[in-house]
Amino acid sequence: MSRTLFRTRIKFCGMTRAGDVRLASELGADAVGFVFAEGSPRYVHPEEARAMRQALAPLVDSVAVFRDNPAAQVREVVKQVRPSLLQFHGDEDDAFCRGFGVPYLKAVPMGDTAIDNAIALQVRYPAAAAFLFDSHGGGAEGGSGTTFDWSRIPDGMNKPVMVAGGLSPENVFDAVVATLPWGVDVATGVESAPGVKDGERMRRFVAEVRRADCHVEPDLEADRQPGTGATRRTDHSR
Ligand SMILES: O=C(O)c1ccccc1N[C@@H]1O[C@H](COP(=O)(O)O)[C@@H](O)[C@H]1O
Repeated sequence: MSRTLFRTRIKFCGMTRAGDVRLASELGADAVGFVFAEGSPRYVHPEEARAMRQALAPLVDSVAVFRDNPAAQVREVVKQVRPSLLQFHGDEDDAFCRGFGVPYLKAVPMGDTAIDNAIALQVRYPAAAAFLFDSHGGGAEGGSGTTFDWSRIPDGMNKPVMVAGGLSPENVFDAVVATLPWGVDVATGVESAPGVKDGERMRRFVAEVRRADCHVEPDLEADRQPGTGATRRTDHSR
């Protein structure tokens, strides 16, 4: 089976302008993210996100990003914005994350020295729709624009794996080829200032992901599992 049949999903995060939301959709992004984490330079009010959501093209997901927000705030966002996915970047547990009736992504802090192994993560977050490995933790915030050592992503994940943290048009090709993720997520690397997306960098980011999707490395080809959407990082046999 040709690797070109696999498409790495792309999420552009930290939208603050409706025009950027529309452009992301037109460039072929699979999802855009609205950040509700207190203190983020990309923070938006639920009302602003609700308005921006109108700019989303059909078949593009909206993701609401939180970091240890109170449940009442998450509920308010779910009610106002109607996101297709929630993304949790803090110490939220599975019961909290799944308590809003919306599928969720759990961000895993790769800035921490003690990273859970695949089994421990999946036992801790059994309801997670996917795991997003990011460079936060160890004193670093989400949306920091810094990378981590991609080889530290644990093997044996049976849920889709997303990679984030310091991705950019300059390094996303290498990230995709190295990790074969379900998806990639970027904020800083496609911006001219926090929350202000740069259209040309978004376009180049998408082009680099597509270039990586078409890149064939013979020793990795066999790791793709037709029919499951699974990759080397996603072991559905467990
Ligand atoms: O973008 C933010 O400001 C943010 C704040 C709090 C939690 C998560 C945040 N964004 C997420 O951070 C990663 C990596 O971002 P970057 O590309 O390194 O800037 C990504 O998953 C965003 O969704």
